[in-house]
Amino acid sequence: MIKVREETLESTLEMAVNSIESSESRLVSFTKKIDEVDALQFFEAGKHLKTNRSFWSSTIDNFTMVGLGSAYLIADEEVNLQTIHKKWNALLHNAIINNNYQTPGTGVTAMGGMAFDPLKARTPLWKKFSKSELRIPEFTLVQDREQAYITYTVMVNKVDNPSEIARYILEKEEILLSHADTTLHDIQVKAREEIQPHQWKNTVGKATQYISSGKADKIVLARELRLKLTEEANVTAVLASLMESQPTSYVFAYEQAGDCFIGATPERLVKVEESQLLSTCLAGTAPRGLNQTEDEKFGYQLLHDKKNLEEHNYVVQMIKGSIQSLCSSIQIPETPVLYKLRNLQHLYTPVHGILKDDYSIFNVIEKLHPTPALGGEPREKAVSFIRENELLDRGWYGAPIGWLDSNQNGEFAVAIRSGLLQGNEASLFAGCGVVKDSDPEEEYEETSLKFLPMLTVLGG
Ligand SMILES: C=C(O[C@H]1C=CC=C(C(=O)O)[C@@H]1O)C(=O)O
Ligand SMILES: [Mg+2]
Repeated sequence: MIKVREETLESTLEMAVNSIESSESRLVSFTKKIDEVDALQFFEAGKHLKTNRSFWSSTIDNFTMVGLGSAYLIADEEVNLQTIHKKWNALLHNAIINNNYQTPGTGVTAMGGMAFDPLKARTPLWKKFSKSELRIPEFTLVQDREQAYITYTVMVNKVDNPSEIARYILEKEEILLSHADTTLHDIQVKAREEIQPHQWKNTVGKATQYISSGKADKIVLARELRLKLTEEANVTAVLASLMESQPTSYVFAYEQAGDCFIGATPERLVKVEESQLLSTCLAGTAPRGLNQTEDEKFGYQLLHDKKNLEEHNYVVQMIKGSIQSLCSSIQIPETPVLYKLRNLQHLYTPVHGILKDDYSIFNVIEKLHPTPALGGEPREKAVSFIRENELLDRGWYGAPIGWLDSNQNGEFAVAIRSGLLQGNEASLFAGCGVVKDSDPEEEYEETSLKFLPMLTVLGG
């Protein structure tokens, strides 16, 4: 990676083009600080570029990232994180980076996600999504509390004209930073179809038998709710509603040729900021009460419920065991606390570690995905059970989604409480941890609650 300190975008591009010797191409990025902007407006204005957009917001940290277009794609029909990691490193090795800031999300940045299980056959539902993808946007906006930055990234080669490229970028920037008209549609759900509810409960029964016979300890099973909407949902409006209704979640969107995977997940998989590593154990669920007394009662019961504590503990033990070799120290509290969302509450245990020098966020994702909050325990047994018995193509649901940058920062969440928007239709996904004491009816109710965050913002 070549770090440069050129004054302007054009001089950076000029330097880059001049540095190219043969037929190779090089990634060039230029970061500048800008006045605070509304990230959702920027996302909406991105429609003018007629390319794929991506959105990430860690509402709790007041950190938002918007990616528009694609300067480079690392897409794979496998989810081999080592290969992706190598490609990312190779790309950065040759990149020319002009970035005077330390803020996470500046410099070369990628946003992406992957399929929950690359071995599960893909159905037409997810046909627009590859098994894994890291997209290096042409325009990346980062809003970190009150500070805003924009990074342009382009691939250049020897014959490119730096001033032409600079002109193109600055013209586009003007459009992106000018006020966009968001037409707020009042969409409604016209029809909904729960996909095979009866069979799903049978599969839960089958999983509990499998567990009782000692073949596994926990298996997470998910199901789908298919919606017809009165009109096509405006992604910006859906994001705005999610940010308002789920302020303690990660709000994300990833567009792919007209389809959009979108959600508000409370579950962090991993955050790396320099050598600091954070992860989250989130499993075990109860509804919110209608008033404070009832809410506290449900919370108290959840904290003392054997079945939910068991669901939770598998996640804690697995995360602890998985990151041990990657960290020089790990801190995990002994007992979970409650994590409250608008429609439900969870058992929550935070994980803090110091990542050893030789490891990056890729190594952590590789170790952690899928945790027993989405797969089960033991992992291989649970994932094969899901592959063979679940009535759903999970696609990117339940898998890591997030971003990383050229300064070893990044964050990935587990893509739950999510849905796939397809024109005026949508599929929502929700799952639950099945253990030996699981009751199919209760698990069914639990998944119904987990549809609510997405269902509500779609007018259902
Ligand atoms: C699989 C989902 O939730 C997981 C995360 C938190 C609590 C869970 C539970 O209590 O079953 C699930 O493991 C989902 O929301 O689709
Ligand atoms: Mg549960």
